[in-house]
Amino acid sequence: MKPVKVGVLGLGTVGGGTVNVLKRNAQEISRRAGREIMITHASARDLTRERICDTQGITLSTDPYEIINDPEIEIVLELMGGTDLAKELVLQAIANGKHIVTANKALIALHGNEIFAAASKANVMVAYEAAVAGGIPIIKTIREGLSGNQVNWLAGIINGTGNFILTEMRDKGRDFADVLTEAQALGYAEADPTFDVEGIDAGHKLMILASIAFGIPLQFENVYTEGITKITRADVEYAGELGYRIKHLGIARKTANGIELRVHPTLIPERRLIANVDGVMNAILVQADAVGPTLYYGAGAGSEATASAVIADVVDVVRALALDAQNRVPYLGFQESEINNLPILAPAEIETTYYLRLTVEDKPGTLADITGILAKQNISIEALIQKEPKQGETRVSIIMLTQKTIEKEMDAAISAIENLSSVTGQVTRIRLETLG
Ligand SMILES: NC(=O)C1=CN([C@@H]2O[C@H](COP(=O)(O)OP(=O)(O)OC[C@H]3O[C@@H](n4cnc5c(N)ncnc54)[C@H](O)[C@@H]3O)[C@@H](O)[C@H]2O)C=CC1
Ligand SMILES: N[C@@H](CC=O)C(=O)O
Ligand code: NA
Repeated sequence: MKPVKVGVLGLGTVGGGTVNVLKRNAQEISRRAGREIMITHASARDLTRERICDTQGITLSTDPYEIINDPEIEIVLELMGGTDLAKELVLQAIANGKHIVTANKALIALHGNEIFAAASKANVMVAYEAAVAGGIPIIKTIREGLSGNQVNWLAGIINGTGNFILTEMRDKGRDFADVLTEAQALGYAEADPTFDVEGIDAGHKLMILASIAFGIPLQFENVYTEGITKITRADVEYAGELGYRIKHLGIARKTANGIELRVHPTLIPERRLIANVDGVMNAILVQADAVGPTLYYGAGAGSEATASAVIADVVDVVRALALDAQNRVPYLGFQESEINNLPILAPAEIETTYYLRLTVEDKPGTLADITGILAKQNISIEALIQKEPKQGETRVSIIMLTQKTIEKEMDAAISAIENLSSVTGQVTRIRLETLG
């Protein structure tokens, strides 16, 4: 059989890694796919830039349209990032009858519904394993490996950059900005790193996971996102004293009232395996009715780890070329006619427990005022630590863990507490999940 010709859009961290791994493992990969896979063309913005891969034998261009309009190319790898040009190119490539493999979670989370519809119409495949948790085969696992289950909830560390920052801050006491710079140099971070540290990237990935877990349309606008920029070393230490780790989690849960979709820093008991997932590693805990809890762990970012997922998708596409569209795995794991728009819970209705940290004047009555406000909102305290004032200071930190409460009750309590004259600055609030 003649080789499958592949064109690559974007030759950076992921594109370069894909070229390297495809070259190194060419024989093994074609033995698995049943055909030789050849990258014949690649496009990048600046052809003079030094590359991490050897581009010998690949025709390079600054014009991505040369690739998507080339009649010889069967599969296009979109490894550029961004949502405007990437969307335009992907839709045009689909219209030209090309199959797509992408690592672009923003593209799928924001425009996946439209892209999948266009691909169905054109009878081509769109694969996106690398878009969620890098090298971990989580899309394949949920869409195929868990297809006999009802997924109840999933919770994941799904941003490598954020987890790397939190780990280095905790273990080595390093500064946030300094670790972020290192994550960028290592190729982990997004082109705009605020996507990593403000929870947007994790939100994109969570949306994709929730869609394939519950059979709901992609709707990123309904994901609650909060980043890690407000986490201080003090919070990390106090959480440790209480037996918890702070992790940036994406959580999707089916409740009687709707689906929770939320990304935020979360206290997790340190005995949980997922609490011990450190550095750039990602992990996703999936609770499903038949199999129970399963945990998937691996590199969430990085050149070759992500290339591993890109190439697995290419192999899947090559294998499936022999099948008709009806016999392929559906884009979101559920048959297209079975995607249901279930209600998504508003953040104010979410029920969880909380870690609170406040700075207060060390004077009689302050604690009573605070606990009185919490009681008024039906919030019970599970644990409380009051730190001794440092020498020469009159202010102290109070750290509390609450029992389960509805977010809007907590919002009201926090505003009332912040209005007390004895309380300084804002109350730090971090949600807590036992994940049991
Ligand atoms: N770096 C990582 O560890 C991971 C990245 N991803 C995703 O993979 C995609 C690529 O990421 P990286 O390789 O890290 O980015 P990168 O910045 O290292 O490489 C991007 C490449 O695309 C080209 N490019 C970007 N915009 C272009 C434009 N407008 N016109 C022509 N060429 C353009 C650049 O010249 C460069 O060659 C993104 O969607 C990212 O979210 C997914 C999983 C892991
Ligand atoms: N910037 C992302 C890259 C992988 O998706 C991350 O840090 O996880
Ligand atoms: Na993956």
